[in-house]
Amino acid sequence: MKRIESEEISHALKKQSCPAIDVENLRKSYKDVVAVNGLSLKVEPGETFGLLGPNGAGKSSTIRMLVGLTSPDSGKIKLFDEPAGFQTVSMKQRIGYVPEQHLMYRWMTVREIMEFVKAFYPRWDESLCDELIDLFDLPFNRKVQGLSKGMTSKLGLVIALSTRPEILILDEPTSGLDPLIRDEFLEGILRTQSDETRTVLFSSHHVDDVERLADRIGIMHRGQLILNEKVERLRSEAVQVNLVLRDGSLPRWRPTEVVYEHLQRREWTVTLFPFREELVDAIRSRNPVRSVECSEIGIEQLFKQVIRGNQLSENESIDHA
Ligand SMILES: Nc1ncnc2c1ncn2[C@@H]1O[C@H](COP(=O)(O)OP(=O)(O)OP(=O)(O)O)[C@@H](O)[C@H]1O
Repeated sequence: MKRIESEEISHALKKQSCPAIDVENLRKSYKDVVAVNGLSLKVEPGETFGLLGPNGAGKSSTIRMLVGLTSPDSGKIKLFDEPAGFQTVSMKQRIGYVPEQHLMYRWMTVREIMEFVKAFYPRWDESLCDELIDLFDLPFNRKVQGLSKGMTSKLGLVIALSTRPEILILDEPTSGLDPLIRDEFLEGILRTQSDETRTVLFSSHHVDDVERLADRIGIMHRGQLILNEKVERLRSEAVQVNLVLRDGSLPRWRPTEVVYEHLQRREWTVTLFPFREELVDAIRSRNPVRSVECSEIGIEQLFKQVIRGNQLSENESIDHA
């Protein structure tokens, strides 16, 4: 049986009582560009958190602050209840990071890279490493510079997973990979997730990848987290309501649950999250409505509409200013 170190016991106890990742009011600007604008976020131990957001939303900046590659202007980051940024070696050994652009010694072979990294990680899992190399069909004796983009991404994941991190952070890990390699990549993450209580935070533009892996999804826009919800709720409680208004009339009232709306002549479409039947009754009774039809929308559609809704309300507030 594996010997349990006292340090591991204290980590395990701490893990039960506090969020694995705890971010409070984080801000980061690059000169006059505000990349992260007051972001707060908690990820519970064992939870997989998917960060979605359009280009430039601030996902990579957030991740780079989480792993200590850049420092915030203000705000707090705690990993396992310890302040991040001044990470000790033992803290770094508990965190796996897969960046979008892999930085590896290109002259080393796959085998040499493994041997090199292994020396820094006492929890390195040799048999998991072999299993993943097999699963991904990675050529042990080929130099990193001779690997394709997909192979390099898979190698980055093998390294991160073999260190048996308690927190795994991935920045757009499947970007630029073909659908088959993306599937293999996700399979690699899922395979090691099922038997561990690992906390995972990853960013992506692929809504279906996020939906497949994540327990909870956060939508980022202009440096802020504008939605943070469990995947099941996003799947089941996002509803589009198509209404036809009476001739010559306009909408008069809408509930705060409207995340997006569109009006074209008499056709008024509203997206509600979270959905409740009573909201439709209220919309019907307080507006000049002729007919109503509801349909569930998927997470991809909700994501697009939440972003569009946010852009519209920002433009309106600029217009009214
Ligand atoms: N090193 C930097 N110097 C200057 N501006 C930066 C730097 N890094 C990021 N930015 C700016 O900060 C904003 C947020 O960028 P960030 O890369 O965090 O977003 P993202 O959501 O990861 O985008 P993408 O999905 O396109 O990768 C953008 O406007 C970007 O141009």
